[in-house]
Amino acid sequence: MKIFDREQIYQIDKQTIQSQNITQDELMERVGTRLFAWLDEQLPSTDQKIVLFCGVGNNGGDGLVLARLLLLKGYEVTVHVVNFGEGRTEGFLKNLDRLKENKLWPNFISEDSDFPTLQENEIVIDAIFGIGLTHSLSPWVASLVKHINKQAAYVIAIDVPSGLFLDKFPDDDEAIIQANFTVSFQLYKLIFFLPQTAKYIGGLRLLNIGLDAEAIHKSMASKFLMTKNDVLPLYRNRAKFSHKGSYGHALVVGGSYGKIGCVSLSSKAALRTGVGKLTALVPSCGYQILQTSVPEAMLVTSNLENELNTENIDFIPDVVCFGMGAGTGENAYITLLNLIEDTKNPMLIDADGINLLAKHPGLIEKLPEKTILTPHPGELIRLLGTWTDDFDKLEKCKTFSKTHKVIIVLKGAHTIVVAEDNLYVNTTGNPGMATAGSGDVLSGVITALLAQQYDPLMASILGVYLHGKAGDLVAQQNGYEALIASDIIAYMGKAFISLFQEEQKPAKEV
Ligand SMILES: NC(=O)C1=CN([C@@H]2O[C@H](COP(=O)(O)OP(=O)(O)OC[C@H]3O[C@@H](n4cnc5c(N)ncnc54)[C@H](O)[C@@H]3O)[C@@H](O)[C@H]2O)[C@@H](O)CC1
Ligand SMILES: [K+]
Repeated sequence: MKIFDREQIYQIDKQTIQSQNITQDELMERVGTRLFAWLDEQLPSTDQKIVLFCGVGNNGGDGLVLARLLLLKGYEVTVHVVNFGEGRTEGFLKNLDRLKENKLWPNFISEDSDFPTLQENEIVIDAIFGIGLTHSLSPWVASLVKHINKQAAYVIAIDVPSGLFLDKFPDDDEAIIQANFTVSFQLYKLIFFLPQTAKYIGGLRLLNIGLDAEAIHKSMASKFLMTKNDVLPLYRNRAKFSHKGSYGHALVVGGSYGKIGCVSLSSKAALRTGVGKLTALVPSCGYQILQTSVPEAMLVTSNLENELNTENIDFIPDVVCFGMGAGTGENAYITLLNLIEDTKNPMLIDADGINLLAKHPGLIEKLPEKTILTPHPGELIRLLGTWTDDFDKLEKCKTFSKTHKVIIVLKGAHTIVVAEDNLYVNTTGNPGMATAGSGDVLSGVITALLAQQYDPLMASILGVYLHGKAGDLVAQQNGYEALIASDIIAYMGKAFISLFQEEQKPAKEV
């Protein structure tokens, strides 16, 4: 599913108006009507008090249509116009008149006005700014936003919480409406998924507003939300007359004294994701642990007790996964260097492997093209340096990906796969997966897909999706707290099967 930028959304709105031969006013009426239908359905009775804060642009216009329809249905409605500028849109003005025709006189708030106190039992609708916000809120509007945030009332933001930009994070992180719920229109926005901005969204609902399908189809995107429908076509069938040699031989390299379990987790995860053959390389101290914990794996040990080297490797693997628990000492470095020099196929580099790349940047130049890096935020900082906000972080990842021809799997609540200029935002996973070993499992999953000759980008996207889905299926059974990394491995099979199962549809669709 495509994620669009502001200009693209405006363009799609415009093309919808043209192709459906409607006016901007009619589109706004349609938007307001869908908003009303949705809200009306959520509320038990028309006794509910609803307080709307409407800006003077089209987001405010949407709010005014909603206010009128709520009023006509018998809700107790108060409207505050946040009079932040001169540029009142036609949509705002027309709907202001219609509201007045229905005998509702809004209260105009401007710089010197008192802000209204809100009651706990009121619902606040934030229609101050939508996607049109381009610069910081003026001081009094920022104060109003902070005032609303301090109140106990439940806040529903229209389209986006006011104060959030679509492409940068505001300087003042308190001058953003903290919504309990956001109702947006048909198209996902990147801010719904970034750690820094998503916390202002609350619950999320997208309403279908009948935008022109062809305009959406034709509009080029560089950001994608990866739902089940998007990843399903990536899956490749296993052939009836195949054998283990058909599904690749992966080499998982890592571990040190006290950190052998991570290699065991990656190896098991790879086996549960369909790799044909798997060999683990660990320091000698890991011999018994690996052989006992993963009998399906073959094992090569280094000839050092507690550290890695490649002395005993006597085969050419199809794919190498390096990093978990490997340490960042000289032996780990030489091991990684040797592996990179002996490998032509894309690799997967995780954890200490990424720390080693940061420590020895010369290694980065040697990486096979389309190698996959799976950093968590701390490792990413070591690799890229710091960033100013989540948008800057993504720009830095894109630049790194383009410069070094690698894929970055940016792990988080919504893991994002960065491939040159494109971003693929994952939709599965849950907070229960914030647990030791979860990342090792992901490395194993993606490695297994690489070994099965999935293209590295497809392996990353599908791997991230399946890993998150397995975690979701565990959480459905066991909750978040009890979830451990081994559970994710155990549910990989169910995650694959779920790709082919019908999704349960919500009872009602507005
Ligand atoms: N274009 C359309 O046909 C549709 C627009 N819709 C609504 O329209 C919204 C976008 O409307 P607008 O483009 O009018 O923008 P907004 O209503 O988000 O903002 C209003 C205007 O404020 C100005 N502005 C930006 N930053 C400011 C600041 N810090 N202080 C003061 N003024 C500032 C900008 O000129 C902006 O256009 C969407 O979020 C959505 O709610 C929907 O009705 C769907 C259809
Ligand atoms: K808003």
